Amino acid sequence: MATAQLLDGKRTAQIIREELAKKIEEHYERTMLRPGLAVVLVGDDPASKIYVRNKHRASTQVGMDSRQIILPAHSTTSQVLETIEMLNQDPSIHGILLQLPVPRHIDAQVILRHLDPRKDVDGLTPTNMGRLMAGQSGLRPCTPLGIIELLDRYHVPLEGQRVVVIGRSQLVGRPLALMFVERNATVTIVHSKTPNAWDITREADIVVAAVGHAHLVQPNWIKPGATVIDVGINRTESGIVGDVDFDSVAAMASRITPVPGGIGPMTIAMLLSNTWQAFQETVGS
Ligand SMILES: NC(=O)C1=CN([C@@H]2O[C@H](COP(=O)(O)OP(=O)(O)OC[C@H]3O[C@@H](n4cnc5c(N)ncnc54)[C@H](OP(=O)(O)O)[C@@H]3O)[C@@H](O)[C@H]2O)C=CC1
Ligand SMILES: Nc1nc(=O)c2c([nH]1)NC[C@@H]1CN(c3ccc(C(=O)N[C@@H](CCC(=O)O)C(=O)O)cc3)C=[N+]21
Repeated sequence: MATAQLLDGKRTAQIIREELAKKIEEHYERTMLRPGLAVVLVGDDPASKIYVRNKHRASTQVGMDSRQIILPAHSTTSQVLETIEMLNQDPSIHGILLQLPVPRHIDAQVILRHLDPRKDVDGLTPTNMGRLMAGQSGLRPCTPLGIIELLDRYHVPLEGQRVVVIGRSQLVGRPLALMFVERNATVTIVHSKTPNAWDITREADIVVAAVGHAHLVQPNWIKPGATVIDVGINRTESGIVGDVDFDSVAAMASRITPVPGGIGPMTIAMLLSNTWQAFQETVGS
């Protein structure tokens, strides 16, 4: 049976990182300035610790100054706010990322409201979400940006295409749907209250799964020849898998992203790219 083309996020992310490293080095030689990224983690969730470490390593590799700030799980919202205020004021920091989720007693929305939108490299402050909603330029959330960037680098057309996004989270599904609309796609969002979601996804030229359920998306969810983007990160006994039943869906699709090696590495590449953008907008090019 025919099998889909692999959209290689790991390799594409590597290319983007090399492009960024060159620009950062060239800028540094002229100005002696480097972009600075601060990643704030509250608590000691093991998966989050790994993500934060990966982000730290990736930013250092491209020549950024990277700072990891790990606050104890029992920190209060106002203690986290103090850290954010300090980073807002710090001229050597151009990007601030609050690793989500935060412990339940902390209000992430309050913290995001206080984050300087110019340093909001995750695109999650009300200001940047509002700009996206209004069709204005601004810092965009990393995972949706990584998805669009990967599709662009593989020359997958978006204009006039039918896109179905599975999931409506603030981090992925909602901003992604708006970004597809911005690119003139026709977009539908399905979620946990959608009956028979497969009847809807089956109409799509591009299906994006951002749910967090291993093997949710089966071949009967997919139109033959569709492009399938798998955002899910699910830990199973056989390692990390996405939301898409990869082998069976790859036989139906024309293009598909793997997990690992798909949208995860693209997300990190876009975090770096957003930090570079935020840096250029403050210090100039
Ligand atoms: N690769 C990467 O870089 C990233 C990966 N992720 C991964 O992507 C996945 C999604 O993340 P995130 O958006 O933050 O998750 P959330 O849990 O915030 O959102 C999940 C969404 O899926 C919907 N949903 C749940 N069950 C179904 C179902 N059976 N059919 C259709 N929709 C359903 C939920 O609906 P409802 O709103 O009704 O509850 C919700 O909108 C996770 O596995 C996460 O680990 C996340 C961020 C980055
Ligand atoms: N404020 C905020 N912004 C985020 O962007 C954010 C977040 N919080 N919270 C958690 C999710 C998850 N996320 C991932 C990033 C990279 C990989 C990644 O690189 N994954 C590798 C595998 C990594 C491994 O092996 O563990 C891959 O898919 O190839 C995965 C998941 C960003 N998130």
